Amino acid sequence: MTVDYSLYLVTDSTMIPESSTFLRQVELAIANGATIVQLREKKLSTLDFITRAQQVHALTKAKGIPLIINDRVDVALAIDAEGVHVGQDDMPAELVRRLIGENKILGVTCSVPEEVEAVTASGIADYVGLGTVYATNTKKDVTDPEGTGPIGIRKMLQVLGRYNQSHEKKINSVAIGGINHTNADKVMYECAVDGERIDGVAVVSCIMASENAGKATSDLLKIIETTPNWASRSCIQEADIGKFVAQTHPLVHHITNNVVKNFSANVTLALGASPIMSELAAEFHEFASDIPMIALVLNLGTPTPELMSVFKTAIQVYNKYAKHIVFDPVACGATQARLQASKKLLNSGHVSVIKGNLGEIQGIWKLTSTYSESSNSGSLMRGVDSIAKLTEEKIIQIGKEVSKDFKTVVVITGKVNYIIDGDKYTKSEGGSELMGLVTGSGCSLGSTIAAFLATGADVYLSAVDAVNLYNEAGRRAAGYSSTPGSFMISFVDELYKLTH
Ligand SMILES: Cc1ncc(COP(=O)(O)OP(=O)(O)O)c(N)n1
Ligand SMILES: Cc1nc(C(=O)O)sc1CCOP(=O)(O)O
Repeated sequence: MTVDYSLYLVTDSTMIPESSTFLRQVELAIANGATIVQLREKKLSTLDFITRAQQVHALTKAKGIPLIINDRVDVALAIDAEGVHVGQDDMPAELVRRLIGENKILGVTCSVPEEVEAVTASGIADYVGLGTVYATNTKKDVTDPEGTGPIGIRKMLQVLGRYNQSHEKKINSVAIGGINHTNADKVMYECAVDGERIDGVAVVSCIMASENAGKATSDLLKIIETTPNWASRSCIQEADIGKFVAQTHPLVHHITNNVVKNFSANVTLALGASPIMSELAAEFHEFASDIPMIALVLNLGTPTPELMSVFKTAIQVYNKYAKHIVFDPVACGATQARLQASKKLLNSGHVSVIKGNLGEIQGIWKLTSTYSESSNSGSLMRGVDSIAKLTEEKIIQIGKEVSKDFKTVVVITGKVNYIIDGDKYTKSEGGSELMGLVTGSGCSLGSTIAAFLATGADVYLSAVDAVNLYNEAGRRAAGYSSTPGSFMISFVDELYKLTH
């Protein structure tokens, strides 16, 4: 039997709205596009479970889609269901397979790569349920209550991909946990690695608890077939993006650290763009929805728990309106707390550019699905400064892995700058040693990239042109200012002259 896993309904009889019934919700979901159904009952007696399973089976059979029974092999056998789903604490998958036979569908829950390793080692499952993607109220006893996010799902997909690439019979996968109409497109897009992607999403509350389960299902089906708006935008073609910035005055919204606010605002103004320094989440919707030319700089320089929530809101709002975000994971290679903060932010949405020094990008690299402890070495940061020493080949490989995993352009700053987009990259040399003596000169490169992105130009071209412009301004300023204070002023002047 060929199974379509794209919209997997997992039932729950405890959340049915008063206006409907359990069977009506399931019937509406099936009529409107659910491609596979799992009956998941935690409190019913065996007799009631069997009766309910027979009723649901009549509905799924009429539509020609499979019915999977959660946990209860006896119920599945009793009603001749098409399959069984088990978790890590349930009957072992090998035993289930022995009982249900070769022709039934067997699904297993996996929350970490090691569990996927075990499933692939035996090769007896037809699919895996990968979760928990995001926090959910539907199931409390999950491995990671905050959600493993697309980052965690991708690590599991690497293991699955290795198996599927070397076996004729594929093990399918669905993501589960906190998936709904606001994030299903993103889950489908982001839960993918080279050669392997999830086959669908499994959902409970967004259909079972809906006042209109039919519409909830058909809408969700459309959403999972859609590419997120931030991944599929058209680009303007500009020969000189810097000049275009000065002509069109885009806005650059900064949520940045206190040390660099003033300098970043001055750099933005020198380019001909307008800075906004706002941490007031209530106004982010107005910025992102009403202003056509705007981009966001997210700088992790001085993070606090309150600021983390502001960052998250900003990412979600800017993603909603498909506006670009430049993420600067300041010192994320230095402490676990900063790396975990970066992980949370990158799990909560998409950023167009990740900009950092080598130590910071090496920190983010640790979050990728291709990273292994053995491929890394040494300490990465001293304070906010990178002390990583790697060959150019290794630096580019790290950048490419980060770029591919997060589907983002990566800018690695240093004596030589690398701008990396998947397999392509550009090196940008120049600048001046004096830039290292001006606080905020690294952070304000983020402002410059954001100003270029806000014009609507291509992300990679914007990043390359912004870095080149920045370096050229540094080189020119150093030509006539040899001490940090005067260099800083000359540098801002040169940015102005190059764009106006
Ligand atoms: C498709 C899918 N994936 C994961 C689960 C969770 O199963 P399990 O870990 O057995 O937890 P319970 O569902 O029994 O609470 C699932 N049911 N379906
Ligand atoms: C049944 C289940 N299993 C999970 C896991 O992580 O294994 S999360 C979950 C509940 C998913 O419900 P909702 O779509 O309402 O968030």
